[in-house]
Order: sequence, then C-alpha cells, then structure tokens
Amino acid sequence: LTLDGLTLLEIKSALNDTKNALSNWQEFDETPCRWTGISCHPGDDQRVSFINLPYMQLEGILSPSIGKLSGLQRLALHENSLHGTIPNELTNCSDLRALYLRGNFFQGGIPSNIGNLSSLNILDLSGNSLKGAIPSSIGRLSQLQILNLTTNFFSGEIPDIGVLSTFSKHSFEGNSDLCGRQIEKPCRTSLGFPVVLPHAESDQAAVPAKRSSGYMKVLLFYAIAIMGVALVMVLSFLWTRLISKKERAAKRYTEVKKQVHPVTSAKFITFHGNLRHTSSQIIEKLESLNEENLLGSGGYGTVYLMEMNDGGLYAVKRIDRSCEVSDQVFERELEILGSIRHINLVNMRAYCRLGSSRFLIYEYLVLGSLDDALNENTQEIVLPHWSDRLRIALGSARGLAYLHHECSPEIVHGNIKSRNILLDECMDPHISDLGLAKLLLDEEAHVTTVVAGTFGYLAPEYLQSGRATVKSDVYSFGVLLFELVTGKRPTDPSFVRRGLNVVSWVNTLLRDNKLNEVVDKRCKGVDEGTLKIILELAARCTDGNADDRPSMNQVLQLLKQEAMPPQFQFCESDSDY
Ligand SMILES: Nc1ncnc2c1ncn2[C@@H]1O[C@H](COP(=O)(O)OP(=O)(O)OP(=O)(O)O)[C@@H](O)[C@H]1O
Repeated sequence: LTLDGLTLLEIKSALNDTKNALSNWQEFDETPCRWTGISCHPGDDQRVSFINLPYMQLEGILSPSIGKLSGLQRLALHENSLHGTIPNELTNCSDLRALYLRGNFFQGGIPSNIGNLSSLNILDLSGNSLKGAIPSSIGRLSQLQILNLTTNFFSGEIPDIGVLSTFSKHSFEGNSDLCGRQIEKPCRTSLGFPVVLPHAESDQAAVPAKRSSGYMKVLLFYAIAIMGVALVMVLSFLWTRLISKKERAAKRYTEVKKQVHPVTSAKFITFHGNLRHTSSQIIEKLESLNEENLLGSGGYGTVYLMEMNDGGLYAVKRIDRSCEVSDQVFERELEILGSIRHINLVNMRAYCRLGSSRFLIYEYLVLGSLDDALNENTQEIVLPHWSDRLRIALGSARGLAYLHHECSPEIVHGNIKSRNILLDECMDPHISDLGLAKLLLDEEAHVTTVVAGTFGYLAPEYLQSGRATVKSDVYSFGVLLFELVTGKRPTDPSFVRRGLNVVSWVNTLLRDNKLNEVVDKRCKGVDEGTLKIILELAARCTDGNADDRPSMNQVLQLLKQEAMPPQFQFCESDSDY
C-alpha cells in the first residue's frame, strides 16, 4: 500500500465508521485510489487528491495525520458527526483548494496558520461549534472565493484585511459575538477602545480563562493608539449610517445604468456579488425573451429560460401580478430577500426593471420541479430513487429550517409544495419562490390570500385564517414528505374522490396495516426502517393542532440522525458561486 494509503488508514482508525461506509479501505490493496470517497492524481505516483466523504454518518475525530497528504486538493467531510478540533496539521496540505467541514461538531478555533493554504478557493466551516477569533491570516488566502463561517460561536472583530475584506455578512451570520465592518456591526467600545481585540490570531482565544489576564495588559498597552483608530472607525461608521440605504441603492443603480443602456431607464440590482455576465448582456437577453423560452407560469408570473451567448443559463420570472406597492418599496423589500442565500434555496441573483416590466433572475435548476420528477410521464424524467427522496427531504428541511430559524426576522414561506422544490443536476433540492407570497400578495403581516394550486398543502388553521405561520409551513412540509413516499399529489383523485386528503388517506391505510399500498411502487430501494421514520415524521408535521407540530429545526435534526441516505453520491453543482 502507498504511503498515502497508510495515512488514510490512520485517519480511518480515528473515525467511528457507524455505517461501514469505509469497508473497502483495506491494507492489502496496492493503492487507495479506488476506495470509497478517494480520488488520486493522474500519473504514476498515485497521490491522493480528493477525499469526498460527506453525509456518511462518520463520527470520531479528524486525525492530525491528514497533514501528511501533501497532494490533497479537496477535503469534503461535511454533514457528518465529527468532533474534536480541526488539526493544525491540516495546514500542511498546501495544495488544498476546497475544504468542506460544514455540519459537524468541531470545537476549538480555526488553526491560526490557515493562511498557509495559499491555493484555497473554498472554505466552508459553517454549522460547527467553533469559537474564538477569526484568524487574520485568512486575509492572506488570495484565491479564496467562497467563505462560509456561519452558525458557529466565533467572537471578536472580523479582521478587515486582504481577502477577508471582500466577504459580506452572509459569510459570518449566526455568530452572535462577532463584530466588524463586514457584518455592519460596530465593535462596542468602552472609553474608546474595543472590548474585543481586533484580529486576535490564535485559537487560544477560544479559552477565555487563559486569555483574560494577557488580554487586559494588551488592552492597556494599546489603549491610546486604539483610541485614535476607534475614533476613525466611529466616524466612518457614522458616515456609512448617514448615507441612507435608499441613497446607497440609488448609487448602485446609477453605476449600473451608466454601465449599460444609457437611453433606457433600466434598473439592475445584483445579489451575492457580480454575475458572470454584465448587466448589458442580461438586459439584451431579457428584451428578446419570447414564448419559445417559456418554462411555465405560476401565481406570480411567467418563467423563462434565458440562455446567454456563452451557454450560461438563468431562470427569469417576469412578475405579472400588478403590485400595489411602489417600485421603491418593492425593490427595497427585494433587496432583503435577495440577500438571503443558502444551498437549499433557489437563490435570486439579480433584479431588473425594464420599462414597466419587473424581472427576477434566478439560478437555473436543470431538473425542474420535484412535482415534475414525481408526476410527469415523460421518459426523460428520472424518478428519484429512495435515497434521492431522502436527500430531497433532508435538503428541503434544511432550507426551510434556515428560513425559520437562521433568518432574523424569521421568514415564513407560505407556499411549500413539490412545485416549489426545484432539483439541480445532483437531484439536490432548492426551495423556490421564497418571500414572494408575502411580497406580492400582501405586505401586511403574513396574511396571504390562498394561492390557487396549493390546495392540499395548506394547514387547517391557514385555510381558516389565511394567515401563514412557521407551523403552517411545517404542515406543508409534512404533506411534501407524504408526497415523496406515495408519489401522489395531495390532490390525487384516487382519494379526493372518496372525500380524503393525503394525510387521512395514508392514516387509513396505515391503520389497516397496508404499508405496501402507501409506498410509491415506482420507487426503488425503499428500506422499511427509514420509511417508517419518514411516515411518522410526516404524521407529526401534519398534526391538526399547530402547537403539536415539531419545529423545522427538530424535523431537520431527526432527518439528519435517522433518515440519512445510506449512500451519498457526491456531486458538485456548477453554480457560479
Ligand atoms: N429557477 C428555476 N429553474 C428551473 N425551473 C424553474 C425555476 N423557477 C421556476 N421554474 C419552473 O417554471 C415553472 C413556473 O414556475 P412558478 O414558480 O412561476 O410557478 P409554480 O411554482 O408552478 O406556481 P406558484 O407561482 O404558485 O409557486 C415551473 O414549472 C417551475 O418548475
């Protein structure tokens, strides 16, 4: 076995492989290159280039031996249950381009010399229990394009240097003790000097007891110098506050207007950084959209597939609803919606107002809606296998839990249904139409008119009051779970004719012990264990009493623990961010 193979066995020995996912990692093999989750560099030396083991239910720790894999380019261990610290030795892997450790239980800090990973493009440490300061050496990672440190316990000032200055609050959300320019939260000052030292470097910062005495000394030492810096910071903060959001938005529009169509009055806003295409290229395409590009239409507008000259694709929703609110109010609200970004949401990339038409520009999801995948009778549609269905359930739960629990104020979707779950090329789900129910139907509270086509997904209290809540979203999610199991729409004539809805129909069959009749016969690979868990969860979500339904965080936890797909096929979407 190669040296890298032996190193991988060391790494395996520190892991608790609960599902035996690594059973083919065997010492009698010549190379590790065919082992689960492993890829090697082409050529004779058989060095390990990728470790792709997300969603494998791995427990244990990440061994420091990882540092011996000096050819490693990608380490993807996200959505496992690893604990302990991120070993410092990892920073010896100087060719590392992508590091995904999201959704584990890592503690301690980020290795302070992470700046050594000079080739790093992607750093995703979100959803762990990491704490301490964000090392300023991250600023040296000049190749870094994606940084996700959200939902941890980081504290202190976010260093505003190097590449770290280019990331916005979306990279840092869910860390309540962070402050700094990027998150538009000034570091609180006491007598003019910061409570938390800026740019604290090491993960020692995670240990408050050790830190405090040195901390006070350094505070005193720097007090006078920092007074000056603090004054400048306060002044610049006041300056940014003084320029109202409106003025800033107007400034942005003007810039774009200058850049493109000087004759038209087009307004163009991009979200989450620049698009691959300029606004003038996009406006030109928007103007030429016609029936041939039609993808479909829904309650809020008509959706087109927009193909750019270089082959890039966007889905464009032209808002057809006449909207009571002024363009200004609409666009301000939209900016808030556009700032939301999550891997299981259909992220809005841009907005354009061209004459009297309003266009929302989204990333394009190639496999269309879950409703199409389950119900369309065309040959090309690939019916999701049971493990895909579990992954769709898990991803949708994650997206919805993010809206309910990570956004402030919480976002009620109000229209969860299989037509609003869109699938990318990996069959990963993305929730669409978020915020539109509120934005386009009624901007007061969460009162929405019942939308045509969503019958069957609506919680009884939502039907009665017309008021969508997080718990009515949970109900709709429960119906979605039933749909994933049965393959039937909630309005399927087979039970609607008998005066039943999908919830009562399934319950009747289960009472009569007819589990087989509940399950979609076209679905391959169903295992009874996870099936029962999903059905039980769907029943709890669709409880008639809203208070007895679980929260989406509870749903997500349960799905993560109990209903993880047995084999996760790693697939990377080629979305441009
Ligand atoms: N980002 C996207 N990528 C690929 N297809 C999309 C995208 N957004 C919408 N579509 C497709 O366009 C069609 C119309 O979508 P739209 O969201 O307007 O309607 P709907 O979901 O059917 O109804 P509603 O407006 O009530 O949500 C659907 O078939 C949907 O699958």
